[in-house]
Amino acid sequence: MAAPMFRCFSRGRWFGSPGTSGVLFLGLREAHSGAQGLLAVQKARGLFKEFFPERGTKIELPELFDRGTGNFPQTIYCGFDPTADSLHVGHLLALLGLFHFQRAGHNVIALVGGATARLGDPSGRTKEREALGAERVRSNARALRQGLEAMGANHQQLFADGRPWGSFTVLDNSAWYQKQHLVDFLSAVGGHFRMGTLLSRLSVQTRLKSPEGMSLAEFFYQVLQAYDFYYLFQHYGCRVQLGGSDQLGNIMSGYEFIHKLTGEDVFGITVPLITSTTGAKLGKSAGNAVWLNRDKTSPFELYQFFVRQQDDLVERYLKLFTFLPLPEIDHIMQLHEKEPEKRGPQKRLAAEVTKLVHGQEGLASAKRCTQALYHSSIDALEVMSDQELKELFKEASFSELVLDPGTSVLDTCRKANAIPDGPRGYRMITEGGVSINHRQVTNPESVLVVGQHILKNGLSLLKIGKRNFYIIKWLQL
Ligand SMILES: Nc1ncnc2c1ncn2[C@@H]1O[C@H](COP(=O)(O)OP(=O)(O)OP(=O)(O)O)[C@@H](O)[C@H]1O
Ligand SMILES: N[C@@H](Cc1ccc(O)cc1)C(=O)O
Repeated sequence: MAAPMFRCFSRGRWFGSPGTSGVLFLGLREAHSGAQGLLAVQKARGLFKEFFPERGTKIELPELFDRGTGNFPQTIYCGFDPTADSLHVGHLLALLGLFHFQRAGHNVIALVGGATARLGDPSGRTKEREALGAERVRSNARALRQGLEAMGANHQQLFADGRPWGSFTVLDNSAWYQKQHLVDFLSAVGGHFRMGTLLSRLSVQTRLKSPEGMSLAEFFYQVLQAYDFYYLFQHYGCRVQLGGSDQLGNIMSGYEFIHKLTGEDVFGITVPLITSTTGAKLGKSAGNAVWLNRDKTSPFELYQFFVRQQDDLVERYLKLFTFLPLPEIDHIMQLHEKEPEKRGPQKRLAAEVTKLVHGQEGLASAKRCTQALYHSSIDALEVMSDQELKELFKEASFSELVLDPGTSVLDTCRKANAIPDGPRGYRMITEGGVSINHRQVTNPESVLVVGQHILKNGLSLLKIGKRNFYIIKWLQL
């Protein structure tokens, strides 16, 4: 096997790096002068971070995606382990990477790791993952598959404008491991891996040095991921694996395995890791995941997550998380400089992502909830579905109350536990701190009126101060 070159290129300089080897850091355009198109564009957007290996023995990475070279179309894959019952915003970036290839006419595969999730990837982790039972992994895998297929369909239906794109396929690696006999697998595959190389991976080194060490199952993980790449290469002609930058070691194992067995060139591309404001990787392990499954994070919450992004991040996120062309993003940012209070880029970012993840109806729902909660829209509140109301209730506290004759504003606030007992609570109303259905109520003794304080759908929205919302559902109206 010809060894890949183990150097890093950045802004025209080479860096040798002992732990990671042979990685080309976004210097692709310079390194392959004249390389244009998809990789250069995604490099400019900041979506593609590292490329591995720097050079193939027979073919160079940029040539793979060139319509003129006879290599067209390619197949590219990215794996997602079902260690939870939903994808999260961090995964979205890798998925967007796949979608960009699909838009350029290539075929893409989103691989659910129904088998790999049972072992748990040690990459980027200081502790072993909690072991998941077979049934839990199966049901998580079903949920992930549904989420991926729904996003693939939204992408095709809402963003394609009738353009012919490559295919989007969802597979599960349990399909090929289910049929594998352990001894056959070890004897056929195990002999091609060298212990020294496997042990040298950063993920392995980190875990071996940790107090609890590393289990054989975790250690074996990279072999399965390498075999997946080989399987997809053999059966689907897949030459490129995409993943977060924590996946580089596993991708290298795949490269080495395939190259050794077939002499063919395959490649890895990584996307940057999305972090929270504290610098922690956004995801389930850090406990800060923003989920893509509606039951866990509603379209409204997802929308608000992006609306809340700070000015210094929003341009980067527009480039990473949307398909908007760069000149359009520049234009949006220019308008923003003139009217920053409108939060135009944040709203556009939120709308584009919500549409991709939850479809047109999810976006409409996110906007309705935003209108109802933050923009005093009674019309929006009155037409909300039960599901939307439940999603809103996650943001606001919810009470079901019986409407006794003569129920006053004060009674309502007290029963909903929205104001303190005694004169302080009373004063909060008289001093103008309370509104019902977005209208200020200053008389604590006023009796509730249906149609004004109580909406057609039997709801009242109580607001205390600027941000504390209480939703009341009146029973026996
Ligand atoms: N915050 C993130 N930013 C960019 N890519 C991410 C992020 N989180 C996960 N990914 C990528 O998504 C793919 C699937 O990851 P996986 O399902 O294993 O999640 P994970 O890395 O285990 O997340 P977690 O650490 O939250 O458990 C990988 O390529 C991974 O690198
Ligand atoms: N190891 C990846 C998921 C994955 C699973 C199987 C693969 O073949 C590829 C990627 C992760 O944990 O993020």
